[in-house]
Amino acid sequence: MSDWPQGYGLHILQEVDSTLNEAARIAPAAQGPVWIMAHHQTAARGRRGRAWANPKGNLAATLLLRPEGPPEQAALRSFVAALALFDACVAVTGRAAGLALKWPNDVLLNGGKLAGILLESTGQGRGVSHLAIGIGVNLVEAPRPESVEPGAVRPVSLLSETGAQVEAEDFLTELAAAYARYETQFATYGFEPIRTAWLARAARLGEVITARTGATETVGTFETVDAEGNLVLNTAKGRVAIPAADVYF
Ligand SMILES: O=C(O)CCCC[C@@H]1SC[C@@H]2NC(=O)N[C@@H]21
Repeated sequence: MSDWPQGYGLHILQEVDSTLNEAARIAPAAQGPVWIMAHHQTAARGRRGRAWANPKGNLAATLLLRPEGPPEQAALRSFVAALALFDACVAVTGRAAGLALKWPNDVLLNGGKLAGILLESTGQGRGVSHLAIGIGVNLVEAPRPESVEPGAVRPVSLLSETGAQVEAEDFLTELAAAYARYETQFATYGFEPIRTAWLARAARLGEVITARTGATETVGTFETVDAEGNLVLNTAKGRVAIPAADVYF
């Protein structure tokens, strides 16, 4: 088991509306990075305003940071967090088989969605005063397949796919340790090694996928993720770099 990373605070709550809301509440007084974990969230949210199911035993956590640099740079931490999630899954199960990262920031296991990440930030002008990285992992229970949108990846849990029974606190310790390692790499060398590591774990690279943003749908071969974190698709009309979308396989 990893040690808790130096310099990172930890708040564990029995119940909260959302660890992202809690991060916003404590942000003004926070001195350094803080992980906030809750055993139960009453109003958990996912990407694009969707609700996030949060059964007991799953991991619900948010990392609150005060990042240096412009918003685009801060947003690249979704890739840092995805890599850390991947490593934490390997640490608790002892295997990488079946794990993959789905752009922009889901973790897949055996083709199903195991974990999701939601970034929220506050700031003025070109600055980001706080960044909150909300992370949900289906450790013991996945939402019912009917509860997700048609075409979305089916949800899975770590328990159902691997038989591993992992306490949320133990998973968070591995996640926090892995995050701290990647954050140091990101701060020292920038996005390039993160991008390379992310691509090495990417789901459906080189395959035809669909990116949907509102009513706009782009179909193309998943070529790469560029230096800004955009999804790059090779389409019938040429190369397209997409900054934000839902991806369908
Ligand atoms: O839609 C997604 O894939 C992102 C899900 C993020 C869920 C986590 S659970 C902890 C944190 N608190 C929330 O309300 N949401 C995030």
